[in-house]
Amino acid sequence: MESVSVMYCLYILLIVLLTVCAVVVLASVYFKYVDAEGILMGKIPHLKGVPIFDNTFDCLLNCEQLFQFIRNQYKRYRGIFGLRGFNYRFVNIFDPKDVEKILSASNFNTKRIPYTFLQHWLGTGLLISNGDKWHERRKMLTPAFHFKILKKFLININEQTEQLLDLIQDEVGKERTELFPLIAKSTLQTICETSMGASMREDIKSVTNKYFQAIHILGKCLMYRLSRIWFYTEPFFYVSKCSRIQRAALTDLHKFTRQIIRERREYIKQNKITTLDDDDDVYGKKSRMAMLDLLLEQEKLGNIDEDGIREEVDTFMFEGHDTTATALCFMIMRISNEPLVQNLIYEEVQRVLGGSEHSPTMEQLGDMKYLECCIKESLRLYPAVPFISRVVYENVELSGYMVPKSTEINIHIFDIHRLEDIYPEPEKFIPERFLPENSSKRHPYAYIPFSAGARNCIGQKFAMLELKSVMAGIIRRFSLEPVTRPEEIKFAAHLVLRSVNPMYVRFTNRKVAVEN
Ligand code: HEM
Repeated sequence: MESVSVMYCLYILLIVLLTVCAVVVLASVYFKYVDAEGILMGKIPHLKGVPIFDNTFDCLLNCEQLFQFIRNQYKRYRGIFGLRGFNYRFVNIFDPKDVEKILSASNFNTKRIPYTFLQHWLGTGLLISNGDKWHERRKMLTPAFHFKILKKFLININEQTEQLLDLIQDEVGKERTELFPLIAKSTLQTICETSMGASMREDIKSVTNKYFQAIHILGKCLMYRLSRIWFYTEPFFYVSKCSRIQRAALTDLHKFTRQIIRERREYIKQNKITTLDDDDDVYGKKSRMAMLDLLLEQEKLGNIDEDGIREEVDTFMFEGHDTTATALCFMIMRISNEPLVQNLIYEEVQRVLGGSEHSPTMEQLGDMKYLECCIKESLRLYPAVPFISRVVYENVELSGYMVPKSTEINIHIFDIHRLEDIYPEPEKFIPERFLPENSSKRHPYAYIPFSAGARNCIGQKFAMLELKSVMAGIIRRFSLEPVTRPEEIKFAAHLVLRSVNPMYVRFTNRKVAVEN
């Protein structure tokens, strides 16, 4: 009797398995040979993959391999190539003309994969939201990055630079200093003290390490999920080990942002601040018209709720510190390997600041044109956001191929910035590429570290200010000596551009170096 029921179970199992296989095969055949979009996709140059599954298993790679995989495919196909698995379609583009077509059109500015995978963390904050919500939030938040506000923020940025310089001073005499931990703490503190108006008391500082760890985990989980299409479906992902790890990391991330919001609410309550006027000085030195204040004010007007504030704080805390930290680390590493460039920056900083010990003003930073070219060149070689994506909801012609609707278009900033016909000897660090006479005729979409079009980076002026203040401060006081070499860098696909191994430099005091 028992063996009959075992047989029966096995029989059912077999039928289920066969049905699943049949569905998989039929779905694959349908999406490739029957579906109009699938047929169009087949005409775009693509990696062959395996029957039925196409490229599903080609991307089962770790973060480093995944980064290299895209570079290899780009070398093979150049202008455009596709990847597919069942009804998921990805078209990778590298031609500035194609990029312009996508980024400049309002009907193509919707985001889907992989941004939706970040929703557990960032909700549908500005980075991820689409349609009316995105429009409203962008309109609401744009004033928080007005020139007048950035001018006020420069005081905090400069203060933070001074604190960073003191920390670097402690590193002088050491064989090498690992850059990321030092720099990321500083940029996180800057975004907290400016846009969030947070005072970074000890209780907040104490959770920052957990915050960094959690972001690292989130980056790995994102890439893990992106490379496994069966995890694109939420319930399948939910039961995975990766999702459990991600949920634990999210607890730390949200704890940190909730603390920032709570602190600001208390500050406003205790100081009985009722109106948040841009020109009002009631905030005192540490808290000028923060972005968070703007959100709290909008909450009173009923334009945003508690969850909405949390998702924007999460978005800006992440975007506002990890990108700038990444940009600074790669730039410091690279400049340490470019002694001539370093000297020219030093000379310019001395010339503009006239040898004074004061922090630079907005105007003085504006006068540091060579430093600006160096930052641009560094962002060319090391774009903190190496790729972005959009989904198209109508067919669009790119590089002579009809890309079907409902396809993700991946724009590889990293490779676009290395196009040889636009940037001869692309791996060389040549800041002069960005002098007006050398760049005015360049295709505007051939250089897009902050993306372009309506959904460009809202914080780009803030970022440039911070990069300039920090780099001018460091080069003014220290000599950078090479430890990590650019050719040793192995990149990894992550939330932002990462180096697989830590990057190091050696700091020495500039004055001492000159006297010797
Ligand atoms: C070197 C530093 C930075 C780089 C390279 C950078 C780059 C980018 C890029 C490429 C995008 C487009 C993303 C996409 O389309 O998926 C973007 C968007 C964004 N960035 Fe930045 N960013 C930097 C600094 C900042 C800072 C300092 C902030 C905030 C203070 C910020 C906030 C944002 C936000 C909120 C968005 C989404 C904008 C939208 O969709 O409307 N970024 N950034």
